[in-house]
Amino acid sequence: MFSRDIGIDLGTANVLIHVKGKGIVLDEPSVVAMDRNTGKVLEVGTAAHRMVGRTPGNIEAIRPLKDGVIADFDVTEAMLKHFINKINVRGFLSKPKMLICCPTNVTKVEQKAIKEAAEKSGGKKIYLEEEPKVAAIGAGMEIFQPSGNMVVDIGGGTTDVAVLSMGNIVTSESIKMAGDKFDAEILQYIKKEYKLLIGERTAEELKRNVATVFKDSRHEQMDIRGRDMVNGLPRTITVHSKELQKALEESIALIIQAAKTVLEHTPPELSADIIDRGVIITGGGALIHGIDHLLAEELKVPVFMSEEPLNCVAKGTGIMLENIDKIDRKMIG
Ligand SMILES: Nc1ncnc2c1ncn2[C@@H]1O[C@H](COP(=O)(O)OP(=O)(O)OP(=O)(O)O)[C@@H](O)[C@H]1O
Repeated sequence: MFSRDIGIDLGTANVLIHVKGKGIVLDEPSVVAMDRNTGKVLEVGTAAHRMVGRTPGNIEAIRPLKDGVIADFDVTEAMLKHFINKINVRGFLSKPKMLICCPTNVTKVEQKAIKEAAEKSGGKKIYLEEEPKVAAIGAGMEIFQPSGNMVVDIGGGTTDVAVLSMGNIVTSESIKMAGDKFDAEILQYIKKEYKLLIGERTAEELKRNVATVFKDSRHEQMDIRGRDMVNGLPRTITVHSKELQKALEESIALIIQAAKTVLEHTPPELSADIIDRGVIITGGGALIHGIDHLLAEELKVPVFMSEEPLNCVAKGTGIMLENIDKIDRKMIG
């Protein structure tokens, strides 16, 4: 019977669901709003994200996946179930196969629990897969050939760097430095430099609209508002690209170092392929201005931005599911 298989990118920042034949049907932030007193889930996803930094004392908007690991498993499970139910899996003609991409550092116990949660939500057979591999496939790389492909996947919580050949990871590194840490660095910078407290959302806006990581390549400015740390009153300041480039320098250096380490551990034949084919960057964090130029300069290989960095993993799950019977895979699940 015709079945719509489902791919899920269970990310630190966003959850995306890809349904066979339909494409990406759900794309919502990984946020859950809970009542502190009763522990009851009030809102999930987009509705909960609107509440971040704006909740009264008894309500808490939390990110159950943080820094690339599952910080609160019960809430992650509730969120996963909520999203799967939202796309009405039970209304499908037959139970779908599900391929879930979760953070690189989840434990065996958590993997088992994720599979169980997906099964309870209507999945027939559940597969778990490593994020950089699926991101590479979603970015259009032919990773099943006997040649070297390198991907740098900068998400919200983690950056995964991997060299793949013949369908598997040859060398890789995973560091807890990615898009969300850039926000934290910006927030700290504003605090230190201007004695002004700003919210997470304002920091993210600055990252998207003003920041760059490549020297002298962007010249934007933005007025932002926050609370003065000295007198407690609201205050407006103007922030420029140049200062944010400085503020992000140390964080970006860690990503570059991870990429260099992976290249150093790559067998020479595969290194030669990477010089020819270049490195592909994926993930929402890769949208930070100038990262492609900086990586190309530091790694001395061509660097290409994937077409839709935020959607690569979800798109990759779709491609993998189509070939799941053919692929000789060493899947976690
Ligand atoms: N235009 C943009 N410029 C800079 N950063 C952006 C932009 N758009 C999204 N981001 C950042 O991308 C990050 C989220 O990326 P993504 O959805 O790929 O992460 P994730 O898959 O949920 O995380 P992980 O892979 O760590 O589990 C966030 O930190 C977000 O601020």
